[in-house]
Amino acid sequence: MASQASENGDQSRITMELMRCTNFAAIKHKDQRRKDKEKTPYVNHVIGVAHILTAEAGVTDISVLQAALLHDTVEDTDTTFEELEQEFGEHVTSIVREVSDDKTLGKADRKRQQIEHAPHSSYKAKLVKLADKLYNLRDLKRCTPCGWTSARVQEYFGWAAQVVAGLRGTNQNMEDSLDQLFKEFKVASG
Ligand SMILES: Nc1nc2c(ncn2[C@@H]2O[C@H](COP(=O)(O)OP(=O)(O)O)[C@@H](OP(=O)(O)OP(=O)(O)O)[C@H]2O)c(=O)[nH]1
Repeated sequence: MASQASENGDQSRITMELMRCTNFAAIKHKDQRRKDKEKTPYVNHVIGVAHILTAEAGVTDISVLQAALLHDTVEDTDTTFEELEQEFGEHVTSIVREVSDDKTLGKADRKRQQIEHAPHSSYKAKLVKLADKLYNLRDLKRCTPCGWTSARVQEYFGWAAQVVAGLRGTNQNMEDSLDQLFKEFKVASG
């Protein structure tokens, strides 16, 4: 009886935390759109990344799902790491920190850093990165962002394959899905 009550309490706490993160991300990304011609709300991306983790990767660790929901808030909005720490704690923030690009760097350096940092990331950060890449590559397959040439799409695939090479051995389902996409787009998957 007591253990059932505590299990129900844990479930409620997890549900509330996930909804708090989803709501925070929706507010922070409210003015941001994806680059597709329908201008899809950007928050679809972060919810989609969390959904890949639960539905395809079998992830139930709440800190990973929270980090997935929050993963672009600092990189793409006015959110600071200090704010995330206050709202969601040091652990979730540390995962978001690991998966955030340093926007003070130029694009080429940011892209190079992702390749270099991938193998040294924590297990939880690797899970979020794999889901992020899987979502973005599927989105590229679904439709080409406004202004992108097919060469740019191909270049993104080639770069993503190099990042994924440093994330391998983390989650077989996501890696298999990524390999399928690399095969379709004729990219060496490393
Ligand atoms: N496929 C796709 N991507 C879109 C779309 N709208 C926005 N993006 C974002 O664009 C980024 C990739 O575009 P790039 O030109 O390579 O990078 P940049 O935006 O940083 O300049 C990704 O963000 P990122 O955080 O830099 O992710 P990542 O490149 O580090 O994986 C992705 O989430 C869309 O409609 N389709």
